[in-house]
Amino acid sequence: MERYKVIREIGDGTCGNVFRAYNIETNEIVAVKKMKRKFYHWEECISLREVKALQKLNHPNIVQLKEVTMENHELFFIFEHMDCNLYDVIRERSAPFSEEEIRKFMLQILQGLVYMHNNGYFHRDLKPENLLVTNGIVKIADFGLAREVCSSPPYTDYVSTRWYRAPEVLLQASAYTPSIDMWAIGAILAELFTLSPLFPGETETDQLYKICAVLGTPDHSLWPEGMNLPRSSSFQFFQIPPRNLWELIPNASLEALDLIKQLCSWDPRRRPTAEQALQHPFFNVRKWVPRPLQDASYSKMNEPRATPRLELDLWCFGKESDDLDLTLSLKPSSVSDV
Ligand SMILES: Nc1ncnc2c1ncn2[C@@H]1O[C@H](COP(=O)(O)OP(=O)(O)OP(=O)(O)O)[C@@H](O)[C@H]1O
Repeated sequence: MERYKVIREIGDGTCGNVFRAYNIETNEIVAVKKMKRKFYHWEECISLREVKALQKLNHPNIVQLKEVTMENHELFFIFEHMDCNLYDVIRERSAPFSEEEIRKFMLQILQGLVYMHNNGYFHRDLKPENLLVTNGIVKIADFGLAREVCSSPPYTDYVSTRWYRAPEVLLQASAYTPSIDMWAIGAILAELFTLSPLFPGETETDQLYKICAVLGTPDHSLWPEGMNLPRSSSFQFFQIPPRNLWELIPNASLEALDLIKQLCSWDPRRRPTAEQALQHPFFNVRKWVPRPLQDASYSKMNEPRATPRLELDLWCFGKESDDLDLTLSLKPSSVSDV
């Protein structure tokens, strides 16, 4: 570690303290994460094989792990340095992000996730603090490490940040899939619109309550397996009807609301994969360019509230060139417009 000189502390996480530092040989600025607990053997605390795999992961939207070193029973991860995290970016915003800005963030996060999931890893603790930002570039951080160093087997004990925790984790399912990351992505997408968390539970029970208060109480038709999860039997589901998402996130387009709804499905099998999410019409909305409209459609559009309600299957948009024109002409990018 004598190659690195610490500049200042930049993060204090559950597992480690993060420092901005520079490599005195190359002058490169890096982030050094010093794990809080002591380590006595590599094998005791971490699967070296997995760390090596992590070092191999190379994607523009995943923070690069450059080096792992152990010194005096202390474990250090050396990462590429990023300017700030998405939590800080959200907190410092006084005005909402535009949908275009949100789309750019989400595209990058999902591209990183596709790569990660295709390589057999899933994050399990996606949250704005773990999405690092430099000049509009977003990178997923802290991936995979938490499981190795924070918990001991069985890994189902692992506790991710409550607000972004999928219901199957809250209900103590015995195994998780990458769809827990997709739930978190849905919650983060909603938060990018409103600048406040969608499910800000104060306890685990309150977390489930907050989810029910938005999605409505799940039942067998919505999530058959969920009814049999260990905690479900002892857990009194709150009987609450679903809210209209557009009331909660009024500045989101229909496409965005549809994507959030799909990502935050009670049933993990109904959530789109990262790859499928990237195919969602939310990412296909072209820049809205006003264009001269033909007489008939023009006069119709000028009638008060005469615009067709776009309660169509959003997946159909873009398939036909006419659909696309309709989308562009009507600019269905804000529910309040419809
Ligand atoms: N590569 C980096 N560049 C700049 N800042 C970083 C970097 N990695 C981490 N940080 C900062 O340090 C904070 C904590 O880092 P990290 O999430 O890796 O620690 P942690 O102990 O795993 O935290 P937790 O488990 O509580 O999420 C991040 O939210 C971020 O602000």
